[in-house]
Amino acid sequence: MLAIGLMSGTSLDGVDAALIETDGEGFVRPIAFRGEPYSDAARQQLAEATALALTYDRPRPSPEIVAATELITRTHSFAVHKLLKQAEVSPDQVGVVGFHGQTVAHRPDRGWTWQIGDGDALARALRIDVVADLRSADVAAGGQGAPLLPVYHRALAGGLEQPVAVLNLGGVANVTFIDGDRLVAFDTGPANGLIDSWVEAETGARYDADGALAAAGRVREDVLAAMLDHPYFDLPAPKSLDRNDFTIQPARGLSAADGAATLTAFTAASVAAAFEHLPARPKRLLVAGGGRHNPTMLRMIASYTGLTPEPAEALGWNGDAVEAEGFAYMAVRSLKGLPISFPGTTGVPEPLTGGTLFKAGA
Ligand SMILES: Nc1ncnc2c1ncn2[C@@H]1O[C@H](COP(=O)(O)OP(=O)(O)OP(=O)(O)O)[C@@H](O)[C@H]1O
Ligand SMILES: CC(=O)N[C@H]1[C@@H]2OC[C@@H](O2)[C@@H](O)[C@@H]1O[C@H](C)C(=O)O
Repeated sequence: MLAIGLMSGTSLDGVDAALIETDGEGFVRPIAFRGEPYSDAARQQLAEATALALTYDRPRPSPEIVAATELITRTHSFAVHKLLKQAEVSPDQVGVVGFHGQTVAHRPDRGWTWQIGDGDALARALRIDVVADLRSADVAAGGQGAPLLPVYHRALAGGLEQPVAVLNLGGVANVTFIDGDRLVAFDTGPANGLIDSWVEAETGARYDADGALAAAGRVREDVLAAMLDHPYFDLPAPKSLDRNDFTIQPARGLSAADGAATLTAFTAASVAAAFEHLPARPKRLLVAGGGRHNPTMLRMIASYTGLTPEPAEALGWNGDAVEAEGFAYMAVRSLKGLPISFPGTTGVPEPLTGGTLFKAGA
């Protein structure tokens, strides 16, 4: 079946849209991908909605959240139109859209995780069935609701010599350990989220392009040690994070370059700490997500883990597309009633399917 996956990640950089052909099991063929960046105004609006949502004790449709939800639905609809045009595919050829939405707050400890986006409106606008709300069933069953990508990582990495690890370096980082059918996965800590916030505050740039600022700085070991002295890193898996569980506060007062270096080292050291919680040392470490474009981050990950991070492209994958492809794959699994989360990935008691189906209608 042809399926589209849509992801708007914690970096708030834009909508990723991927078209794949898949059976939701062992067969996956990526066909097309595009990233549709948000305007500065849209990014600002989403950042404000996210900050507001974090203050709520449970999801509720305040006017700001309703407006942000409309923005998400509209931008995702636009991204699908562009993707279909690029791929020269018509909507009636596509079986399903997997719509992640935008996480505005992630509170599995309180029994909820919140991704905004209107699946029903998107299905009607696109005239394609949509599977949305992919995390809630897992949280309702006692899971973390994240990470969900491991099931797709397993499909991609199935043929490789095992065990193998896949590291996703987005706003937050998550790792998947694959050894045959065995999956162990969790969020390792921040990836680019803190660095982006730091660089924006210090220089006005959106991110540390190619890790140049971090490369020019010195890692402040005292600050790094203080940041690593956090109970999250000792917790056994499963575990997951909200983008705002860590802040740049400990780096305040450092020069722009030293702060960038120290926060980049924090990402790398927290990835290394995560490896302590894996069942075995993986033979390969494959890296997807925006952080793989940052050579300083990759160099530090190599130094802290002793493994050589290989960009997803080493296997012919598109490392920018893996997340969106993964949600297309999960949507197909959802239609088939197949599990998308597992005891080893989210801590859910039994393998569980997820997502809510919104029919395109007549
Ligand atoms: N050339 C580059 N140099 C350094 N960093 C980069 C580069 N390109 C992208 N990035 C980083 O990657 C980030 C985006 O990564 P990605 O799109 O994987 O995150 P996301 O999907 O929003 O997050 P998450 O996976 O947590 O949901 C940017 O915010 C930036 O920090
Ligand atoms: C709640 C939420 O949206 N979490 C994201 C976030 O971004 C990375 C990490 O934290 C991961 O747990 C998850 O996304 C990926 C796509 C996942 O579910 O696998």
